[in-house]
Amino acid sequence: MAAESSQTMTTPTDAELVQAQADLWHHCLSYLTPMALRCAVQLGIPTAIHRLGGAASLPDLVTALSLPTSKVPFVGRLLRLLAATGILASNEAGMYSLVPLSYLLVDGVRIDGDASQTAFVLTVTSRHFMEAAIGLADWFKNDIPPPVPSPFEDVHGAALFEESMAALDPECDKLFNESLAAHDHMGIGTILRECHGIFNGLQSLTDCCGGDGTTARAIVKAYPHIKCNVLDLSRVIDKAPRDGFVNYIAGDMFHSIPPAQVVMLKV
Ligand SMILES: C[S@@+](CC[C@H](N)C(=O)[O-])C[C@H]1O[C@@H](n2cnc3c(N)ncnc32)[C@H](O)[C@@H]1O
Repeated sequence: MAAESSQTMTTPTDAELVQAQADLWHHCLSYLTPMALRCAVQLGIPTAIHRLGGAASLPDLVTALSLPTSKVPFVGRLLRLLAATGILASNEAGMYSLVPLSYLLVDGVRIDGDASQTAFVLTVTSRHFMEAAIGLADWFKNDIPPPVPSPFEDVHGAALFEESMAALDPECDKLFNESLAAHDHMGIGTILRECHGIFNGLQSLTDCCGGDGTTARAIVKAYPHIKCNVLDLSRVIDKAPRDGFVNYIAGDMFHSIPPAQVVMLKV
């Protein structure tokens, strides 16, 4: 049987082998793209380009970022990788400029609230996330009785956005929460501008897992007649700003969801 199945395997051609090796390299080394993005955020490259008027040369950036001149060639390679992967744009004159993606990484720029997504980049490329990913094979092999911990919990003994994470590493917990807020606060402005028809005729809405209520408050500000509930876990609701726009309810959606004409689940 084994012999039969091995006969059905065709040996790759030379062209396929060359392509396979290129593809393998691509897959193995593609982690360098998020690492370069993380490096760009940590160095403040998008913010520096923005402050230099939206476009900058390699020497401009090295000066603006106060990097040692010995690193100029390496900064050049970093910028070329960022441009090749669409994180920056570049032209033949050697100028690097922002694209919408890198605009989201400029400090202090606000679009509909919290635009900067730097916390998100630093979170998902953090040591904690990387270690969870590297431990994936061990996680699959470990036969742990339910409830099965996530790979993150398995490696760190702490869960994202829970007190265990704050106890393990308060600084990272703060960053992870900033990242969640940055993610949550983006998008509703666009939805209200581009898809306003979906709210027509609506009288009541429950934003299920509504976080700190930013999304629901934006809806109520645009449509003041809509009665809005925001359901989230008590540890989130307890910290939510109270301004009278929406009705906050602490609870677990798997137990009950406050009734309304429409239930929204935005992740
Ligand atoms: C990615 S955030 C989305 C927040 C919000 N919907 C938004 O887009 O702005 C996910 C939210 O789900 C909440 N959550 C997770 N499990 C929940 C549950 N069982 N019941 C209610 N909320 C929950 C979390 O506390 C968190 O605030």
